[in-house]
Amino acid sequence: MPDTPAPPPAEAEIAALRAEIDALDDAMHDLLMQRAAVVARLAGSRAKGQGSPLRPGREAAVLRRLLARHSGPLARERVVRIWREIFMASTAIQGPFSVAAHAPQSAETRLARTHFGPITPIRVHPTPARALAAVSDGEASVAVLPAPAETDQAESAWWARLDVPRLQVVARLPFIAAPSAPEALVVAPVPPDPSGDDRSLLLIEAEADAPRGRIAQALADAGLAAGAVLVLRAGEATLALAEIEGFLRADDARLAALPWARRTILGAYAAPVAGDAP
Ligand SMILES: C=C(O[C@@H]1C=C(C(=O)O)C=C[C@H]1O)C(=O)O
Repeated sequence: MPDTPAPPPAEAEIAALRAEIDALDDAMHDLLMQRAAVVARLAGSRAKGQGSPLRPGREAAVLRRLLARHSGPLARERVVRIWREIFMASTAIQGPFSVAAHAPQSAETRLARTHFGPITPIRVHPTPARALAAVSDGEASVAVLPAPAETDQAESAWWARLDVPRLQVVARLPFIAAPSAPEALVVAPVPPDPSGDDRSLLLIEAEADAPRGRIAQALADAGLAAGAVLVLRAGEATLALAEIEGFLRADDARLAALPWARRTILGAYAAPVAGDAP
């Protein structure tokens, strides 16, 4: 029998660790196949009804639960990346999915790509109205649009004209908080689903000269905790867009306490989660 020299210790160690990784890959693949089969059962049961299979609130709740139990060398951002792809894979099992984006800063396309994954078709439209029309016409599943900003003019303020409740804001990107980075909103032809820690967008039509301070005070007096309040002077009216803590519903008694009758909930989204400490 020819002598087969023993592999050097370093190579033996690598081979042993890779064998462990191979076994884990098999176990993970088995679980992914099992998960996909459960998703197929969910789709087959038709319990979710017609329309978009996407449930951004449920996705956020799953990610928050996993991040709360997370430990070890795998970065939180990477956990989110891996699960984003799993969510999109299970969405694809339930039906076709595509995105209509309007991306004046191109950041919106990057945010959409990061959130909805590299395989999801994303078409960029020249105006917010065209992106929203693509969703209304059933050409796209969701629209990704620039988040409302204080600098918005009447023309760029797509949120002031959103066809609610047919179209609603269902998510805010990015889900991992990135201070002072551009943000985008996701609009879908379905209502948002609560994630357990949400913020809602409330549009108020006030009188032409309504001061911002009075609007903020009225919200506080009604018991609505508002973050930023954007104000758009639009001819005879002042449009105020407030981000309200919590998942606001149309029958919320606090809304009735506001001094303005024209108020519209544009939708809601999961509060972002913290990323990895720098
Ligand atoms: C499986 C579902 O559909 C989609 C996929 C999800 C998942 O893979 O966990 C979660 C929410 C939905 O976006 C579901 O609604 O639970």
